[in-house]
Amino acid sequence: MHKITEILIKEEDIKKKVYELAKIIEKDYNGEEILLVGVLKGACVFISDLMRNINLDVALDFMAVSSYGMSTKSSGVVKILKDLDSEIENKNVLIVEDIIDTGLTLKYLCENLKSRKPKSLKICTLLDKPERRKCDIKVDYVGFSIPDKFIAGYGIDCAEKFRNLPYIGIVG
Ligand SMILES: O=P(O)(O)OC[C@H]1O[C@H](OP(=O)(O)OP(=O)(O)O)[C@H](O)[C@@H]1O
Ligand SMILES: Nc1nc2[nH]cnc2c(=O)[nH]1
Repeated sequence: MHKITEILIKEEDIKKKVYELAKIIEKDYNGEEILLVGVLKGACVFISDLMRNINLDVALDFMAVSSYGMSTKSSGVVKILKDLDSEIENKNVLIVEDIIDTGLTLKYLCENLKSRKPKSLKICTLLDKPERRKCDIKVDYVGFSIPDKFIAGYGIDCAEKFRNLPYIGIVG
């Protein structure tokens, strides 16, 4: 049975960081409208908190993807399970992720969304595991860089458990 063995990032530190990220985003977009694209399911908690701290016109959409192939997570083959509801041509699209690991999911998503001709396309992630990167992607906003430990909480699951935890913990 998996358990949280240690708290990696406390609730209050997440709250502070989400507010800081929102203010940087607000400044960068300088009055322009943003379409936030959350990557389900892990980003659901982060995007809800982030959007409520961004004082700009914000629209919301979601995508769900799954990686599949020989070794599920590392093949780089991504299948769209749920596509966007809206057109993104000429919009400022900000992809909101919970965690970037190999980067393969985002590499695929970025290429896919770029082909739809948005006005701009940026990436915001709460967590980044740079040690695990398998491809080169430019991440515009990062909350926390974390070590290569398996974590869960704040929307992120371990076999669908722990998404409801208000902090991020290490799974043992
Ligand atoms: O950088 P990568 O190695 O591609 O991995 C990152 C992806 O993995 C996680 O999703 P997961 O497949 O666990 O789905 P979930 O968010 O629905 O739990 C996370 O939310 C990212 O989308
Ligand atoms: N739940 C979970 N999913 C991940 N995907 C990539 N890294 C992680 C992690 O540490 N925890």
